[in-house]
Amino acid sequence: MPAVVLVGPMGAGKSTVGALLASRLGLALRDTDDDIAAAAGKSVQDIFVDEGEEHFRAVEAEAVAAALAEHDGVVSLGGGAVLADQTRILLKEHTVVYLRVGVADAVKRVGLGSGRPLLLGNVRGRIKALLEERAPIYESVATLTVDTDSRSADDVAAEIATALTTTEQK
Ligand SMILES: Nc1ncnc2c1ncn2[C@@H]1O[C@H](COP(=O)(O)OP(=O)(O)OP(=O)(O)O)[C@@H](O)[C@H]1O
Ligand SMILES: O=C(O)C1=C[C@@H](O)[C@@H](O)[C@H](O)C1
Ligand SMILES: [Mg+2]
Repeated sequence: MPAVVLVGPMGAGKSTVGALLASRLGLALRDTDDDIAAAAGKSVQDIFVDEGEEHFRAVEAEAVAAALAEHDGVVSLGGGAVLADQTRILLKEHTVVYLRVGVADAVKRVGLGSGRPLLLGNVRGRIKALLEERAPIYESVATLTVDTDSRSADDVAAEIATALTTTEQK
């Protein structure tokens, strides 16, 4: 079972904090976006363009199930992984950290010229809508919420590492 699963929107820092946290804990990181891209032989962005979001979500649900079943380290999920019923049910058995981020920091981090498929056209507006729509879903699956605004990724990783080693986990 993973030591911890990171969830949150694009720009929350799941991949970046995940790598720093894994290194602090002496564990490996598994990032489901990377698993999906490696299996498909193309980027997540290209999968969205070529096969569409519905196909991506189906592949993502299976990639998440595999990572949760197989990986003993840190697992970073894609920003929309929690939209799948199956994933939310599986997450009930896990230690799940929600990396919270506000609109301003998320926009700065993903960049206004973001190539992320769901942000095309209007990065700030799309991020604001996604954060509002999804915040209750992230909160519902999280066992711990960590605010990342105006903090370095390493500071966030340190807080999570301390929380994991000082509280009883699932
Ligand atoms: N706490 C932070 N402070 C400043 N920059 C950060 C922080 N966390 C991440 N970043 C930067 O923000 C960008 C996005 O981070 P990252 O790719 O880790 O986000 P993500 O949550 O994995 O997003 P996605 O859902 O798109 O995979 C990266 O350039 C990263 O270096
Ligand atoms: O928030 C989202 O829906 C996404 C986040 C990324 O991690 C990728 O999984 C993809 O760009 C979709
Ligand atoms: Mg990521």
